[in-house]
Amino acid sequence: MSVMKLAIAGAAGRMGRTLTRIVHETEGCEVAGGLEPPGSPHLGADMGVLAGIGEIGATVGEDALGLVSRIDGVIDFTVPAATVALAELTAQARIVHVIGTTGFSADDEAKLRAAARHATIVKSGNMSLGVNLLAALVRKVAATLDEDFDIEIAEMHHRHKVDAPSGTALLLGEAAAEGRDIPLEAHAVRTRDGHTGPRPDGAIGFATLRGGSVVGEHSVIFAGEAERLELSHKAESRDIFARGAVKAALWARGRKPGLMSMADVLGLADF
Ligand SMILES: NC(=O)C1=CN([C@@H]2O[C@H](COP(=O)(O)OP(=O)(O)OC[C@H]3O[C@@H](n4cnc5c(N)ncnc54)[C@H](OP(=O)(O)O)[C@@H]3O)[C@@H](O)[C@H]2O)C=CC1
Ligand SMILES: O=C(O)C1=N[C@H](C(=O)O)C[C@H](O)C1
Repeated sequence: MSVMKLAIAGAAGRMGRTLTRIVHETEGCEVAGGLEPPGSPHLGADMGVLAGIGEIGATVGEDALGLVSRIDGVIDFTVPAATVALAELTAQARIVHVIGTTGFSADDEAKLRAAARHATIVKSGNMSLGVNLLAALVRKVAATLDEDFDIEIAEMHHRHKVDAPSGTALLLGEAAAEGRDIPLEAHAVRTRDGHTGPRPDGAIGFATLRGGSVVGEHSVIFAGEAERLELSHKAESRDIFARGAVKAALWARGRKPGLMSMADVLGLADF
């Protein structure tokens, strides 16, 4: 098969720069161009220079429509509004769209599901192998322990992160809720402040920490009477997310349109 031409949306961002380097060094794919919003100071820049690997001859642009017509797929770690707009274009072009962006509203999620009728979308709040394995373990533990064990999810990220709880925390919350066979929306306690009253039975709680340069840390705590089980993942580099996203793009190539997850890519859906 020919080399997969991949564009990177959010090419000048923390993940975008990491993705340029990982795509460039991965066999079977190449960096075909990048996207940043109109007015970005990075428009026209060589993506390799931004990524710290020297010139690669692929540049950052703002013309998403023109770009999708000449690529096989796009890897997108941007902001929800940009991802939803780009999904309309990847649907029109019927190409692969790997979505790492987090912080979507319910309305955004519905639009992405609609786009997935024509685009081949792989979307996950965390593209790393470790977190997706952790989610599978959380589902099993939540199914095994009854409601006497309270579930709390704690996360810490760098000071620049703009959404909370993190996409990963929500993914882990979904896994816990699936294990308990309950809807997460009805049981999630996303913030606590003031006189909250006692913890509701069956709640899945979230705690958010932000500071410094932390790449991403998550713990799922099962707290029972006189014993506590904690399952944790610590990301030490953004490379793990970028490698997962590239794996997803290569996996999705040639597949039918639909909305898939990293668990599908990694074969963990029935774990
Ligand atoms: N699923 C996963 O495994 C992971 C997900 N993430 C998620 O990825 C997203 C990005 O994270 P991070 O790289 O740290 O954030 P950054 O802010 O560093 O990067 C986002 C980039 O997207 C750009 N952007 C904004 N709007 C558009 C647009 N319309 N078109 C093209 N580019 C646009 C921004 O430009 P500007 O700054 O000029 O607005 C910025 O360069 C977040 O939602 C984060 O939670 C992060 C790591 C792993
Ligand atoms: O914004 C980040 O940095 C990260 N975002 C993702 C999330 O919201 O969970 C994944 C990772 O933890 C890093």
